[in-house]
Amino acid sequence: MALITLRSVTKTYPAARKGNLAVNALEDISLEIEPGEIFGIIGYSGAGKSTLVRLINGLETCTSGDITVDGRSVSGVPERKLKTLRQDIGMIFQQFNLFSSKTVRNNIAYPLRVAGRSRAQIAERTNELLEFTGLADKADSYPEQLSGGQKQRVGIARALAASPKILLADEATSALDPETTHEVLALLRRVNQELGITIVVITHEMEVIRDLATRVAVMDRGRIVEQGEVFDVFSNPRQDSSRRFVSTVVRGVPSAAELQALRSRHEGRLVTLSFRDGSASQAAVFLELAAAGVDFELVYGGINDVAGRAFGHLTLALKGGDSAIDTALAAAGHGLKVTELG
Ligand SMILES: Nc1ncnc2c1ncn2[C@@H]1O[C@H](COP(=O)(O)OP(=O)(O)OP(=O)(O)O)[C@@H](O)[C@H]1O
Repeated sequence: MALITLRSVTKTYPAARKGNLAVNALEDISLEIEPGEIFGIIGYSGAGKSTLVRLINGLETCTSGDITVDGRSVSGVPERKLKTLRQDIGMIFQQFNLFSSKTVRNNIAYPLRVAGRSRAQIAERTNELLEFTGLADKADSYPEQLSGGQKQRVGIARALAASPKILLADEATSALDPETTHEVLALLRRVNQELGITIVVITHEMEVIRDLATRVAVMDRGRIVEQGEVFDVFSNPRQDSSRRFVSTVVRGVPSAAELQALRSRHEGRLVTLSFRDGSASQAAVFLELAAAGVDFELVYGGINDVAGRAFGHLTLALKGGDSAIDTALAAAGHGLKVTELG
């Protein structure tokens, strides 16, 4: 059974003033997040990601539809019943949201104090988490003495303190530089693999989805426009907004402007070969082209590794007789998509 289920969820914010329109922040959202997975939700600003998070942890109620977390309904549940739900969900944020007047140790201990744990229990769990997140030597430091990456590690330790089943990461690496992002993502992978915690990653950065998530939902203006395995969405995005996100990290078919630049530099036919899983088909193309006496040059594109699987888009400039080129491309065939660039 899915750990988090949303069925036909909508959220409408009433008009702020007379004459304004109501805002449909979420429309007909359905998704299932399985226990133990890392599920990514990607969308531009205003797509509805934060609203979705607030609905999942019960901070707001949906206008219609149904949300369950670990088999319990979240929608329309009284506040006192949400307490147990929230213990199952840890959260981390872009701006870390640490208590500046508390040490690292006391930030991590805070949820345990609120939950009324004994001093011994608090000390034991806090020490465990300081070790797990590599912060033991910073236990008595204050947040202002830490780097961004260290602050987010404190955020993660604090979110894990009450042993949640789910970690919601809301733009958790958006304020960090690429190197630090890498470290924090590595820690999140350990949280998932070693502690078995299900992670929901909300982000506008496709790199984060590529490096962390197993499945992804792409949101656009309050709707999920596409969802699936990360490899499938990266290697074959079906919607415009997914394509835009993928193009931020993958060199695919050249854009119109790029094509113009390529045309000015290269003679002959320009063709993009797209392939997934393995390199047999591209090797076959190169052999067929060489055998047909076609001169070819790789002018754009690359090979990507996502979720341990390869795919790529390689644009070639081909010089030779048209029929020789067509025959060679057709012969190489299997598992390969050929796009002729006009
Ligand atoms: N409390 C609110 N009252 C009215 N409208 C809201 C409220 N919260 C969000 N919205 C609107 O709902 C839509 C979705 O906002 P949301 O913050 O969920 O998007 P987001 O994808 O998280 O964007 P960002 O990354 O910028 O936070 C936006 O049009 C926003 O203006």
